[in-house]
Amino acid sequence: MISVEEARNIIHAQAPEWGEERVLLHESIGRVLAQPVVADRDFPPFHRVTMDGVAIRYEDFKRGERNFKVVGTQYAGEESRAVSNPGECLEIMTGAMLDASCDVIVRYEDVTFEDKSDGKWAHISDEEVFRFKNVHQQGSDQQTGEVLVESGAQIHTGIVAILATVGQEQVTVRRLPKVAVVSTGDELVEVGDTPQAYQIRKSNVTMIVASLMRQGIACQAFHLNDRVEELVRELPGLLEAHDVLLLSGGVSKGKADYLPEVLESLGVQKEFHRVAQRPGKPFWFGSYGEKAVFAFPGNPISTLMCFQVYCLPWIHQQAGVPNLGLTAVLMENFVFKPDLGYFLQVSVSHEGGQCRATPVQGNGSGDLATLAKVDGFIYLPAGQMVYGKGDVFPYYPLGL
Ligand SMILES: Nc1nc2c(c(=O)[nH]1)N[C@H]1C(S)=C(S)[C@@H](COP(=O)(O)OP(=O)(O)OC[C@H]3O[C@@H](n4cnc5c(N)ncnc54)[C@H](O)[C@@H]3O)O[C@H]1N2
Ligand code: MOO
Ligand SMILES: [Mg+2]
Repeated sequence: MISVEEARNIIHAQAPEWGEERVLLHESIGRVLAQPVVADRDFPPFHRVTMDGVAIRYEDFKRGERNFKVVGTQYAGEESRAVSNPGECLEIMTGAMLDASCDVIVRYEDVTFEDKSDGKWAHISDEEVFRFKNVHQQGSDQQTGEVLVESGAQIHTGIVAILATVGQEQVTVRRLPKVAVVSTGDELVEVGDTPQAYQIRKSNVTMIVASLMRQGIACQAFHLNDRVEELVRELPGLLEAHDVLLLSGGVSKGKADYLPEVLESLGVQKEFHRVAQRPGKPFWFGSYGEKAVFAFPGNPISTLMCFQVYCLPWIHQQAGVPNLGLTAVLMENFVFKPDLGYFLQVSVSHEGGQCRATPVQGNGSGDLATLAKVDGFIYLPAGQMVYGKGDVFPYYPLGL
């Protein structure tokens, strides 16, 4: 049996090339850029007015001029208007393009207007005037051709704004895998069905599909009964059509636990079977060329833990998504005697800049009702019996 760390290393050594794809900008958050984002224009693209007020020439102000004749008004979205003579000004709005004939904006707060027989005049009371005051100068942030976002960055809300500004309605991102999520077991019925006394509804595949869909990972649920012929008949097609196969159930020691044998007979290379951990000891993992096969132990908490702890971080790493490396502080002493890595179900609170984890007592890996109180798992490594209050452990939140 291998350790948790060895299992993780073996999984992460599987490094398929999933390529790239184009996605709509609106659907790009969380995806990883497979292209740099380049400025198609200067940022800002023109001398952008930053305060509503009047546009004057610094030269006039320096000469001692404080009264300016208003020769027009310019709004954002209009072509720039010039002042032609010394001592003239324009009323101008935030976001407007400043003409080369002006170089200072005086805020309305620092201007008083007077209507005279020869027109409207502006008196300026701002004494701290300098060239390009209240002007966001063209190209002062970035210039045309500069790389604004490097390839490999994960797209967040702010990067969407940058992509929109440079006119990318679609964006090239790292492709995510196409995943088949397969429940196995004769006792399972659909979520919408009424089970017989000896049946249960399919919770495992449902939670996995929901989690993958939330992350924009294309997936489809399938079901196979505990029959060798059915497994042998259906699995090759599923392997061909997908990048990753996630199976739940059928990997332990029971008389209907055929998966390890069948997968090997189909040419899937067993990378490991059984990990020194609780829950999820019977976890099986294999490879088929570039494809990965995760066969999770069927108990709901085991499937959930193995999916969250091993599978999702691996998909993220392959897709270039940074690993958050979260940790949590254990809030009470916890005793676990077997020499196994333990994934402890916890509830967490965030206080004083810390993520604080309190153990949640459940009835083992079949007790999924307890998940209502659980926020995630913390990983207590093998090789000790008492895990101390105040110690910090890796934390795997649910729901990502
Ligand atoms: N003699 C031994 N028996 C068992 C061992 C062992 O080491 N020796 N390991 C136990 C552990 S630990 C686990 S975990 C389970 C793993 O079982 P399998 O992977 O073979 O899964 P199944 O036998 O098919 O089912 C187990 C359990 O999980 C329920 N299940 C399965 N799929 C789903 C699903 N999609 N949704 C909801 N629930 C599901 C299934 O009904 C069973 O109750 O083996 C122990 N036995
Ligand atoms: O190891 Mo099993 O996965 O506890 O139920
Ligand atoms: Mg079994």
